[in-house]
Amino acid sequence: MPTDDTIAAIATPAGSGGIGIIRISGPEAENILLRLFQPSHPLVIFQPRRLYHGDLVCPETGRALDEVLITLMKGPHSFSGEDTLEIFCHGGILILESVLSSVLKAGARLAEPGEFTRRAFLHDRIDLTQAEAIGDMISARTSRGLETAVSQLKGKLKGKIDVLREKLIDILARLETEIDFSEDVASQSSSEVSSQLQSLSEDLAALLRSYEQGKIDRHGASVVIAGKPNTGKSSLLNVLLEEERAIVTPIPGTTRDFIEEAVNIRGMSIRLTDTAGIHPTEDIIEQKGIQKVWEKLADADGVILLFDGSRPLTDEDRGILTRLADCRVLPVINKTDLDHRLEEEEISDALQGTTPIWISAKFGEGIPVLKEEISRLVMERAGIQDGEIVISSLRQKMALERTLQFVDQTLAGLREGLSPEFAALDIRDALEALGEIGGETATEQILDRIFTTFCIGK
Ligand SMILES: Nc1nc2c(c(=O)[nH]1)N(C=O)[C@@H](CNc1ccc(C(=O)N[C@@H](CCC(=O)O)C(=O)O)cc1)CN2
Ligand SMILES: Nc1nc2c(ncn2[C@@H]2O[C@H](COP(=O)(O)OP(=O)(O)OP(=O)(O)O)[C@@H](O)[C@H]2O)c(=O)[nH]1
Ligand SMILES: [Mg+2]
Repeated sequence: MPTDDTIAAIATPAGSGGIGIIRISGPEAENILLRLFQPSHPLVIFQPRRLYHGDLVCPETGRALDEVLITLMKGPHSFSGEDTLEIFCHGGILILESVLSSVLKAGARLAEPGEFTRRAFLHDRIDLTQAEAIGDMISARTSRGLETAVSQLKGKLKGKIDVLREKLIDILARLETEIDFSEDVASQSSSEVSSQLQSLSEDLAALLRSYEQGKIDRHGASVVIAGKPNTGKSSLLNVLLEEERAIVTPIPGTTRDFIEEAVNIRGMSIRLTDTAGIHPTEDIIEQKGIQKVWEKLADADGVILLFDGSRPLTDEDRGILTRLADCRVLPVINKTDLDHRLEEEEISDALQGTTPIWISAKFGEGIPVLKEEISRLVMERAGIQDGEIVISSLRQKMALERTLQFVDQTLAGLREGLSPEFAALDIRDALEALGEIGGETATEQILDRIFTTFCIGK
């Protein structure tokens, strides 16, 4: 993909809108403007970053394609860092396509997905964490996901990585001076290097742990509703979704398959799954279904374990409780509108550190408290603290893991008397791995992988 030519694309979504934007970036941007735009007032020059009104004219026919506003931004003072022309058209797909087609004839080529942002990266306007943040902002579906992406675009993660890099460079400098020093100066400094490395290793590990949160912010968390038959699992799903999604009947065994829907709880996207009631059965089909429920429970970020409060605890309930003792379980007792016949102590004893919440799925009682607890369960699972810096892509995570690996390897080596020359080599590897996150040491392949997930025009 050449980087010194001029690219163009429709920057607004396909479909009708009030305004549609054509974006053009590269050295030909100004010439394209001169060829296609007829200002409504005669002009000597176009001043950068001002809006001009006029017609966009097809040079072959002399016909006006649209009445538009345009602005020209001169590099490096533009998003891409290059000369950029933006044409604000009426937002109809035929209008935009005809204007784009004239722009392409006038000297631009169609941009690849993400190519404007890629150029912003290549011109050092943004680093890779910020480029990824732009993609995440556009695809965000929850307020938390959006918040994380915005703070990443503002350079929060970049700043954190820069601090880590400074520390590595400092360590490298110490190791390199040691190479030239006598044994005893070196051994004293070596123990300092070790403690610096130790603290760096902890910083890296803490940042790595934030991946779980980043993942939940972007993709949401999975919460499974489980319990024996007829406790009101499907009723609970419906009340949380605020729609009659699952079939509810008084007959135990109504739900046979998973019913999965996403719901927004406190700015987090939660995928809720209603499941078949767990119970001992001879029926092969049911057995298979229940087996699948157990598998689903093992993968979930959280489990709502539902009991029927109008009946005493049964052996079935106890069996499920024992088997889920080690999962992230929120015990919930349903049908609080009926007479209470269930001893909740037995549940809190089995699930240490939990207190069951009483609700009525049928009448909506206790649902706000339950929502609060669901979000707490999921946030705890991810170790989420508000406002913390998080990593947000698998790519960042893998690069950090390799950095950590080199740091730990150096630490272990130094303990066994590794010479500073070799330790310095490991640290250089760590720096290289860390540099991939911001993109200083990223390959074409990595860039391709990131930018091809973007839309055209971004
Ligand atoms: N019309 C339009 N809206 C847009 C964008 C765009 O490119 N065009 N953006 C693109 O995605 C986003 C905004 N991001 C931008 C980032 C930097 C610059 C820019 O021109 N920066 C210059 C000048 C800054 C200044 O005024 O001081 C610079 O940093 O030198 C423009 C947009 C969202 N809205
Ligand atoms: N009184 C009362 N009845 C409820 C409540 N929640 C559910 N029910 C009733 O309990 C029965 C079973 O409800 P479901 O939601 O189908 O229960 P389930 O756990 O999905 O059942 P299976 O799919 O068979 O495992 C229905 O008759 C519901 O109307 C509640 O809060 N109070
Ligand atoms: Mg059901």
